[in-house]
Amino acid sequence: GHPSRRDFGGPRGARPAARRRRRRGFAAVSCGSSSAADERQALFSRIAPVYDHVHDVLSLGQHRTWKRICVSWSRARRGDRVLDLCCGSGDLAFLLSQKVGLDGQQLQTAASRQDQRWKPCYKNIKWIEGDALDLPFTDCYFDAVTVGYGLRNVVDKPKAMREILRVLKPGSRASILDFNKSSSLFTTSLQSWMIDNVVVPLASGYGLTEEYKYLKSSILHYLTEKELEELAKEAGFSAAKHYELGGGLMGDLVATR
Ligand SMILES: C/C(=C\Cc1cc(O)c2ccccc2c1O)CCC[C@H](C)CCC[C@H](C)CCCC(C)C
Ligand SMILES: C[S@@+](CC[C@H](N)C(=O)[O-])C[C@H]1O[C@@H](n2cnc3c(N)ncnc32)[C@H](O)[C@@H]1O
Repeated sequence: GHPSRRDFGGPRGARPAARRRRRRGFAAVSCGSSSAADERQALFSRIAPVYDHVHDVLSLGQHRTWKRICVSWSRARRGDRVLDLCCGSGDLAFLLSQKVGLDGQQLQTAASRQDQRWKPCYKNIKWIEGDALDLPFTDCYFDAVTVGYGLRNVVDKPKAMREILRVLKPGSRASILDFNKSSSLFTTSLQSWMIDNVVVPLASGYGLTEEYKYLKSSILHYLTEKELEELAKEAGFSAAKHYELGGGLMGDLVATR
């Protein structure tokens, strides 16, 4: 369930300007709450035990590079208050906490990983079970938001984008990493071949065939580069640009409020 808004920045509504100075704090949100979202959440709960290992094997560790780029392009800086939305096991949250430092502020998995990590800055992460479509934060609350492979998995992308916009301070950025729905026939064929002949067979070894067949369909139904930029502008972002990564297999949408 959602913590009350009062827990995170008081009653919903624009923060008094005087209090909009660079604040400290850090949050990572995952989960979701609707029947479709519940099904998706159950899917990720089933994957959670092998999630990080599968990614290191399948992407030859490259997913860590793509996540570092996503966090870098969010322009999160020391002392910022930042949000990693759809945090899962917390990869981007941990990277963000290194950016914002000790002064900066998947759930069970992420929290236990937090305990296993030694860097003091990690203690500033709050793991919050909430819905990306109804964020428990007031307006203009964060200096940066990252979404790592989350937008493709939420059930209402326009609503998620409007929520991200709402909680961002004016002039701040969202950096949204995901698979790239490429216009290049070669890239889409390579991506599809990899998923059919590497990803799904390997996942089947973990008894996760259906879960990874969902992965393929989620990419097929995802938005193209131009559609993502339009989605951001329609949500109210003043600027939006999508950049391809990993030879076009992945991409990062950088949107400024
Ligand atoms: C974290 C990544 C993708 C998000 C994601 C991962 C999953 O395991 C899912 C399972 C079920 C449903 C959804 C998801 C999901 O959204 C990216 C890294 C993991 C990828 C599975 C690796 C993909 C590899 C590339 C297709 C090919 C890489 C070629 C080269 C070695 C770089
Ligand atoms: C593919 S995982 C990505 C995890 C992590 N960001 C990463 O980069 O590895 C997608 C995550 O989005 C979460 N998610 C899906 N819909 C959500 C929603 N409406 N609200 C919050 N989290 C959601 C899932 O629970 C899952 O943890």
